[in-house]
Amino acid sequence: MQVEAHLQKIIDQEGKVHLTLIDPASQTPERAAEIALAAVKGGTDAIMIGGSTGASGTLLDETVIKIKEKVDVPTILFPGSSAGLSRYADAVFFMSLLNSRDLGYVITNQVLGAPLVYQSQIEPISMAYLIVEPGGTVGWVGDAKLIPRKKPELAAVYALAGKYLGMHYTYLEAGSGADKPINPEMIGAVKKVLGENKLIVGGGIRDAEAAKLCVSAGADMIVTGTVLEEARDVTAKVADLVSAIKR
Ligand SMILES: CC(C)=CCC/C(C)=C/CC/C(C)=C/CC/C(C)=C/COP(=O)(O)OP(=O)(O)O
Ligand SMILES: O=P(O)(O)OC[C@@H](O)CO
Ligand SMILES: [Mg+2]
Repeated sequence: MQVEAHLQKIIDQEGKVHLTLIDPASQTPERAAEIALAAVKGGTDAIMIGGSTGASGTLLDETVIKIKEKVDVPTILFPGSSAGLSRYADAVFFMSLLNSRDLGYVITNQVLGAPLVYQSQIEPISMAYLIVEPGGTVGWVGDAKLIPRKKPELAAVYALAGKYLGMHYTYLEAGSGADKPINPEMIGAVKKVLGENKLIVGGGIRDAEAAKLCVSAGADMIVTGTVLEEARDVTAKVADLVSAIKR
């Protein structure tokens, strides 16, 4: 419970959490560690490590190791498959893509990955992963039956089912690089049924205004990946996002 408890403490004390997503396939492990350090200086709370393609093996392990050498915040795996696990990370979003048509993303990758989590010190954080239009690469790879943007009630019933199945977190995903983030109506409808369970929102969040809209609507945590990969000054960009969401 260490990482999950740590994030809960931040929510209790500061209201909201900012997560930085680093894709091991996008840069060298050394550069990934520099980005992570810059993000921590800007006030990010944890580093998520994963990608829908190519985030596995030595590249993944090296990326986790280098990041851990540079920063003290938790490292949380965000695996695209059982190959997205690394024994060097602190925790893993142990997620099921509830709206996938492919059983592989609902349960089989989790079964194949479970022994490594059992044998290592990685903390599993149970999570319902829901992909909403447009869904991006992850929607395609995960064979998701995309939740329409204008159907918040569909997202809410998926989230409720995830909660009743015992999942602690729900992640509403618009897809990496989405043209718009998840809308406030959907975030509000999902948070309403989740109650104290945690809601993560990601995909297409590019600026402080968008981040603020998401948390005001009910997101407990926001994830940014693409804007930080593209930022010239990662520390300043993260600081801007963080100041918009924390109380
Ligand atoms: C819990 C275990 C062992 C596996 C879970 C397996 C599941 C459910 C995967 C869901 C589908 C999937 C492909 C998820 C990938 C998550 C992810 C890292 C997405 C975003 O990464 P980016 O790197 O920003 O996106 P691109 O790769 O599209 O650039
Ligand atoms: O790259 P962005 O658009 O920030 O999306 C982050 C995350 O939700 C992708 O899984
Ligand atoms: Mg990527």
